[in-house]
Amino acid sequence: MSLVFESNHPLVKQKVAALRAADTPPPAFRQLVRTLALLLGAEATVDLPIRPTTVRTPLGDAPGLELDGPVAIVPILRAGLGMADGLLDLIPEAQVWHIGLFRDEATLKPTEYYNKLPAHCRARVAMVVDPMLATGGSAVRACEILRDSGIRSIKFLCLIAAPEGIARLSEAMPDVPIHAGAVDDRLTDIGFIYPGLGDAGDRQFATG
Ligand SMILES: O=P(O)(O)OC[C@H]1O[C@H](OP(=O)(O)OP(=O)(O)O)[C@H](O)[C@@H]1O
Ligand SMILES: O=c1cc[nH]c(=O)[nH]1
Ligand SMILES: [Mg+2]
Repeated sequence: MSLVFESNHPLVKQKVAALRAADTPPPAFRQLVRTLALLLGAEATVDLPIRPTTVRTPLGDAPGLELDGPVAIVPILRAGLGMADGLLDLIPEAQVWHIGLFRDEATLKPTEYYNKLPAHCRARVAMVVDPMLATGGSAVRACEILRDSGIRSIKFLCLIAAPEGIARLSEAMPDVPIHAGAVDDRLTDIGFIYPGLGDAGDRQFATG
């Protein structure tokens, strides 16, 4: 069974195209990242654990649903921060667990520099967010950190994925679904996604 879900939502496709454009400035880029994360988040949470509840309306009781247990949003710093904002719009009660990883430009391997997971991790589902799934090294490392902390249910959300990253994450974490806004052609010889959008962190935070 394939656990790779490339969105077919027309608004996702339209916004990914705008995100790619080299002349999209950081303020517009950040807004697109946030809205795309919300749209992908809605698609990725159709199986979120819920339980029945009753709410009191001004007229009487109505049946409803509530989340069955905590949800964690796990942004991979720093580019994942903008996606975390969009997911928080969708699930304001979620916890946010930050993991800092940067990719060494020469080796393309992830280096961990920050970890703000709670002392006792308790989440029914943890949603790892990072705009770019390139070699997959950062995504795999983030999922390993969560697994080592006892988290069983993990989802990975990205805006653009390379086939190489999908293959690596699927092999290392076969039970982690991958939700992507687009799946691109390949990696370049310096590890960038082609055609991609460039450096997602620099484009969000105007550091390019
Ligand atoms: O799949 P990979 O080959 O690991 O590459 C993807 C990683 O690279 C980028 O982060 P970067 O290292 O540029 O850090 P930044 O978010 O601080 O810019 C991106 O946001 C991912 O975290
Ligand atoms: O294309 C890429 C690959 C990794 N990280 C990015 O920000 N962009
Ligand atoms: Mg970067």
